[in-house]
Amino acid sequence: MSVLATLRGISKTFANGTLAVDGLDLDIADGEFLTFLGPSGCGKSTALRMLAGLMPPTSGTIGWTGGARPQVGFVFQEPTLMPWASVFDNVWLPLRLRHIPRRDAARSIDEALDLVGLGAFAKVYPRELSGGMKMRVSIARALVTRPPLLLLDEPFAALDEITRFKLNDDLLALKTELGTTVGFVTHSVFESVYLSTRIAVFSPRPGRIVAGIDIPEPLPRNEEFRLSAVYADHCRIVSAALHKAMNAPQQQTVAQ
Ligand SMILES: Nc1ncnc2c1ncn2[C@@H]1O[C@H](COP(=O)(O)OP(=O)(O)OP(=O)(O)O)[C@@H](O)[C@H]1O
Repeated sequence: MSVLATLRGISKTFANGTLAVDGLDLDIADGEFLTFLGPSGCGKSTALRMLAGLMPPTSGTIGWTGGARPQVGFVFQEPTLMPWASVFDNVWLPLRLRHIPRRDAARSIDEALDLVGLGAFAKVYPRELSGGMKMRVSIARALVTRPPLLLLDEPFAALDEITRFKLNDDLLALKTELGTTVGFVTHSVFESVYLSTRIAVFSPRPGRIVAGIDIPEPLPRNEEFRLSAVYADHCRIVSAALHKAMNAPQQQTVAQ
């Protein structure tokens, strides 16, 4: 696989002195499903946001094959839909921001809604949707420009388990169909193993990558995989790496 992005020495110190991420070195391969796994507050979201270009690193470099950052679709933990706009118009937003008229955008919007199984809900308003459906709209909005890189920041954390499992499957199906490279943030070992081709395990803040674990099982995956001994084995290995990271000596977390 070719390399899509090269992160070298990426650190982030916030204005209040909090050192959130410290010296990330990472190569992201084209087409992989890479998950940042770590305890709450360890800097996973900060790392993802820097990757997306939503905030600059304090130091370090992010290099992109091809020279510039490709188009990125970003999915937040909350669906962040506009309540006054229909599902269709919510998904239109990234195209509208590029001055693409509604009529010209219609085909892309319909396709994105079909991809997430909401083709029949274009005219509905967010208040009429379940939490899982709102998240699907949010994913459709991120995909409507067909970005080669899709980044999701704990998108399913607020959903019930059945809905989360369904969305896990749908995300893997989408990823496989579109060939998108995916960056995903979670603190669930089980979710990370189910979804990922590779897991970057973070230490507690300041976030550093302390282990990179490949999950070389083919995508997409299914319930059979979730119940398999192979899945359980991977979960044990990842869980042990996370525990080791948690018990490592803490760094100084606030710059003096
Ligand atoms: N804008 C900010 N200003 C100051 N500190 C911040 C800011 N954003 C995040 N932090 C701090 O940086 C640290 C890392 O936050 P981040 O959200 O990246 O962690 P996380 O691993 O994604 O956590 P969670 O899983 O709880 O979302 C936390 O201590 C957080 O309080």
